[in-house]
Amino acid sequence: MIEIQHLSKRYGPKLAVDDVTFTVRPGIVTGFLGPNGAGKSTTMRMIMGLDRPTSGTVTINGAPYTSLHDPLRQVGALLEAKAVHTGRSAFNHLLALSATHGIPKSRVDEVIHMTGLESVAKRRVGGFSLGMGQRLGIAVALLGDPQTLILDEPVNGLDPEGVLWVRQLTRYLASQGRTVFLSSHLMSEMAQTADHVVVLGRGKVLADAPITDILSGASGQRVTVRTPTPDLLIGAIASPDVNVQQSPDGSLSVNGIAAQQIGEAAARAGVVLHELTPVTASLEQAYLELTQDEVEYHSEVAQ
Ligand SMILES: Nc1ncnc2c1ncn2[C@@H]1O[C@H](COP(=O)(O)OP(=O)(O)OP(=O)(O)O)[C@@H](O)[C@H]1O
Repeated sequence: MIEIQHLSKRYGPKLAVDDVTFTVRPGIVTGFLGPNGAGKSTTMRMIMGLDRPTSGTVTINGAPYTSLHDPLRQVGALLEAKAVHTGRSAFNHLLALSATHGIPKSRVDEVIHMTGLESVAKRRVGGFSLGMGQRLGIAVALLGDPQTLILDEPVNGLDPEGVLWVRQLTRYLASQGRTVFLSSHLMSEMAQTADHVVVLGRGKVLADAPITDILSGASGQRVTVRTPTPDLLIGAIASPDVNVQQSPDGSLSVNGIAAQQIGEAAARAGVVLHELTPVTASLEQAYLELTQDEVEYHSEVAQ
């Protein structure tokens, strides 16, 4: 369990993390989402005791990282791709880490196997691709068989097979009751991985909810309706809370009333319906709605 309370971090005039409070629970995958510059990495570095908070507290299983006994066995983290830039082989890098932390050599073989690095384990880490570097970073995070995993943009640089592998691995680790916290700036990546998401924008928590709640909260309630007599239907459902827009293809997009009530109103008015579909926002859309005012750098849109 990671508990973050009123956490802030200021870099000169820049408030990178602004009074952030949330809890990362065990047994589920928690996604940490936000546009570039939102403050995700800064928050993760503070969790790992690598940056000192300006104010607030962070604990892992009840204690700050720096006072954890045997931290590698309690928390595994991947914080920066290719942080390891060495002439050592992946195997020797893992072996050196295990030796200094009292971890048996057999665990090195295990994590090499888990991360699919067998064929390159004897190669110099300095020559690794971004994807191989990510796999090695994840191998390091897993080395101590930790209860808590913190992965900053773990699928960065991975091919589709690698992305799927991270998804399966993180879900498996969570199913074992571990605390799994991973960041991304892409909602689509989280859609099939995370159970719960914390969304950050300009250092502030914009949402902290199960992924299904984020979806249903987006765009209000919208229903697509097709009928040969749109005017009759609009009359039947008219109310100050209901907004209806007609698309060029003739379908109606209705906000502010549930599909069931539309169907009932149509039946009462004798209106024939050809389609009645509640529209769920895509995760990407939900995420954009949440963060649209909070991105640090907007792209220029060509007119
Ligand atoms: N060491 C630092 N000194 C000054 N400003 C910093 C420092 N580290 C981060 N920042 C600033 O703090 C803000 C948050 O950065 P952070 O890297 O935590 O965001 P992020 O959500 O991880 O984004 P990204 O996905 O781009 O890494 C940014 O505006 C960044 O420029």
